[in-house]
Amino acid sequence: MTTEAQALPRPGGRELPALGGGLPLIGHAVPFFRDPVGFLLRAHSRRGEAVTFTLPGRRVASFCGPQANAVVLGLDETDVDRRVIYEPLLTPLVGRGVAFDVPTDVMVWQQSLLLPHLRRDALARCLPVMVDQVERYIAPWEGSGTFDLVKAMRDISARISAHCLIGPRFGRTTGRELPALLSRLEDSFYMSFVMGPRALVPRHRRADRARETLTRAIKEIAPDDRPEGADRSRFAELLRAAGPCGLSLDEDTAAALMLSWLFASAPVMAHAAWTGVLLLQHPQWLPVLRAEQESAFTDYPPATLAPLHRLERLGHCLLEAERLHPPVWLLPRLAVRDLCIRGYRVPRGYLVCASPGASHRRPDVFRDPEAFDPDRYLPGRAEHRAAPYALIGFGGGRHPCLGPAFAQQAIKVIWSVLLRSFDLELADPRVREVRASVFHPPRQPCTVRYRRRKR
Ligand code: HEM
Repeated sequence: MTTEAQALPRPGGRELPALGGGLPLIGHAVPFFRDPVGFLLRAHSRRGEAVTFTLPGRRVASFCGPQANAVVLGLDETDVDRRVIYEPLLTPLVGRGVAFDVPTDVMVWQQSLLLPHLRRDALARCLPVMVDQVERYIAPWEGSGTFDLVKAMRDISARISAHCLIGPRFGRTTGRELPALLSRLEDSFYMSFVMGPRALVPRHRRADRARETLTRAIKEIAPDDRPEGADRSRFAELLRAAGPCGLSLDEDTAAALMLSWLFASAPVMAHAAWTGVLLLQHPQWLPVLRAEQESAFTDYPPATLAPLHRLERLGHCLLEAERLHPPVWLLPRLAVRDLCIRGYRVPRGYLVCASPGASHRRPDVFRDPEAFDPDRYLPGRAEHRAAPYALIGFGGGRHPCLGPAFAQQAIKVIWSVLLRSFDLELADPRVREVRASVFHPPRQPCTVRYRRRKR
């Protein structure tokens, strides 16, 4: 895939097909923010793989489909800037001195400090912790009853991230309030995306308080919070780490970095929730998944990652949830020079976007794209592999997500434990998504009836 060759150094190419119908000043803001993925789908089905439209203060060049995704996600810093997009959204949430608030080499170094916690050996150590967190969460549930699926996924995924990324004491201490605090950060992120970070809205003030609470908790707890078997706490490791040109982290920056890890893992909630909704909307899959578990788990709880990797059909259901409901549904960058992408001229200053949400529903890539069909990932069909960059729920190219293995392991554990423990049924199978939100989770109430299974 010659992505650089396609983003030509000397721009040329055709005019981007324009979407008509925008209003003065606000352009297409109303239909875009009302239903962004639906808007992009309609725009691309009318105009093809490239289309331009207007949002307040910005022209957008939107691209859709595997070939276009490959080019957009392959663009480098001489072509596009991600910092101007993400920095104003993220810094107010996690604090200064981390992520897009520092030069690229420092950001890369800071990201390298997360990597040891996402490696296979670390994930294997996390496995019993993840199982334990789900088991503890469901322990008080009676023989039968109801629960809200979105709340449960928010609670469980936040606890898993807290325990596995920061430490057990932090997980135990903040477990109850963490989901609400993270959701305040998400709300503010979304509001910044729509109205800008400087808008005087209560959601930003609530997020400021949430950030202060979380940072204080990290600084109070994390320094002594030693994961089992470790010599030191992760916080202590961060303070000892040596970066480029003798850089190191002080306590405030180390706390901000840890908070950025927690926020990065926040989309696990929406992915886990949609996986559950889709499974319960298609209950014919439940016996298949339970049978797969029976043969994969010779021991329970599993002692190694191997049985989890044998849960291939559950893995296909996760891929289908990623395809139909990618929590990160837009990947925006700002063109810093005139570009030519897939033969289209993209002027400097345009927002260049790849859209997992729209790309994943292309009928030329995924057969019957609106249908939940985990069989599409079976060897022989493997629609997601027919072209690279067909499935981009975790991004790709120059800046892929660092956490797919962590996220998929957590979600496999959550749904393995729930399916093993309960018969489950959606109270109302018609579940819609929350579009006025950052990760588009299922709308609440999302009530599930449960009955404990006999083991
Ligand atoms: C279902 C869960 C997740 C989804 C859907 C997701 C999705 C994504 C996507 C699409 C990107 C690329 C953004 C872009 O290109 O502009 C990204 C970046 C990133 N993700 Fe995730 N993510 C998830 C979980 C996690 C977890 C658990 C972690 C780590 C604890 C993580 C860490 C990161 C980091 C550090 C980046 C930035 C990479 C870079 O800029 O080089 N993510 N994620």
